[in-house]
Amino acid sequence: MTICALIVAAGRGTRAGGDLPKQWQRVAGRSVLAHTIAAFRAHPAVDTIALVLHPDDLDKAAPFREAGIAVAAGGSDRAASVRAGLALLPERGKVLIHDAARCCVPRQVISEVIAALEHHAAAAPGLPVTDALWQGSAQRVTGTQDREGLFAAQTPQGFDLPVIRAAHAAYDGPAADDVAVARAAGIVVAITPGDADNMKITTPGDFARAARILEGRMDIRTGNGFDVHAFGPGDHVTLCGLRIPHDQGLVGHSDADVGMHTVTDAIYGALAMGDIGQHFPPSDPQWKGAASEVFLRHAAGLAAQAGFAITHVDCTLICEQPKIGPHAPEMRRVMAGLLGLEVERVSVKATTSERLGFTGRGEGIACMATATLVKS
Ligand SMILES: Nc1ccn([C@@H]2O[C@H](COP(=O)(O)OP(=O)(O)OP(=O)(O)O)[C@@H](O)[C@H]2O)c(=O)n1
Ligand SMILES: C[C@](O)(CO)[C@H](O)COP(=O)(O)O
Repeated sequence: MTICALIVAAGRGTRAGGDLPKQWQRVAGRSVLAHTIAAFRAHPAVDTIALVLHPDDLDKAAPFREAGIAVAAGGSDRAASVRAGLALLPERGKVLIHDAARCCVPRQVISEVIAALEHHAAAAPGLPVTDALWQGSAQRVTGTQDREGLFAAQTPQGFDLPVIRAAHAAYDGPAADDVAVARAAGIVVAITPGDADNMKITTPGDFARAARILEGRMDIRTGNGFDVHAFGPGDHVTLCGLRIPHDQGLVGHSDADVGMHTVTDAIYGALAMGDIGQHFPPSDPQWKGAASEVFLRHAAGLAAQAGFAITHVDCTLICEQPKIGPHAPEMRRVMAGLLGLEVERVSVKATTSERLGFTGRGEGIACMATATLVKS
């Protein structure tokens, strides 16, 4: 069964305030939206992610698209945004429709919805109301409300894709959520366990609460990598994915991209999952001449499978020649694209070794790198 996550992020967050709509504000080191996407990327059962952005935010869509996330422009209310997102998804399968603003969604909440979809066409998390409920007006209690059978509605709300598409097609006007749309079409919706941590950032005080939840769960890892390749005959070197004309080449089993190998090893290091030689043995002929992006993608894939988001990479090339500075911006862009990161999170810099040692004598290029991975 194909499971798609549809994240709606096209609201303006007027109640939350701030200089930017709430999904773009930073909490615990990343944007609210980045946390939300990471939660679904890290879930092993989720196959694809689609995202709905406000039309004014489409200039921010490129890094998501480069990371394989389809992006649509949202509508004037949540239901319209959901409809725009549904149009991106395959005809069949299941969809988990989720608010970008629920950036602390626990893995278990997602898993329970997915499990319920094996037996139901629609399922959504609800948190039983435990506080007493009042009616009030002008700061006075004017009545009480029985809490029996009341739930606070959460997302992700899960559906059979054809079922929710038909329900939205038949629905007119705004809706609080997709459960309301489904119920209007007569669909029975199962309630799965919600979680108090699955709060929606709605008002300014919610940012601090989300930060406390996310920081309390965070597993932050750093890994380092180091690699050396010797110069040999050739007319170019490949560094951090760029082919750079040079009067020598680099010797190696693959394309000898010492920069990308080092970043790859830094990611494996942060995961404590061995090194590049273990995953891609030089004795294996299939990697002869391989483009090193294969290795970097593999390491990034392992990080995602283990529930980690790569949040930063810093790579230092050590050589006298070629000069790296003019190429560094493009190297950053290439590696950021492969890792699904904003370019601001990828650093490529260089140093000489003051003509000392093997790099100083121009016998080869060395590289060191650090990668930071975060699981929240
Ligand atoms: N036209 C809209 C309105 C809302 N949403 C999304 O629906 C989710 C839940 O909505 P809400 O918390 O109400 O967000 P906003 O509409 O942004 O907030 P506000 O009502 O305070 O402006 C959010 O992730 C929001 O981005 C959307 O995609 N398109
Ligand atoms: C979908 C939802 O998150 C369920 O709780 C909610 O209805 C959307 O936000 P709003 O605050 O009701 O606009």
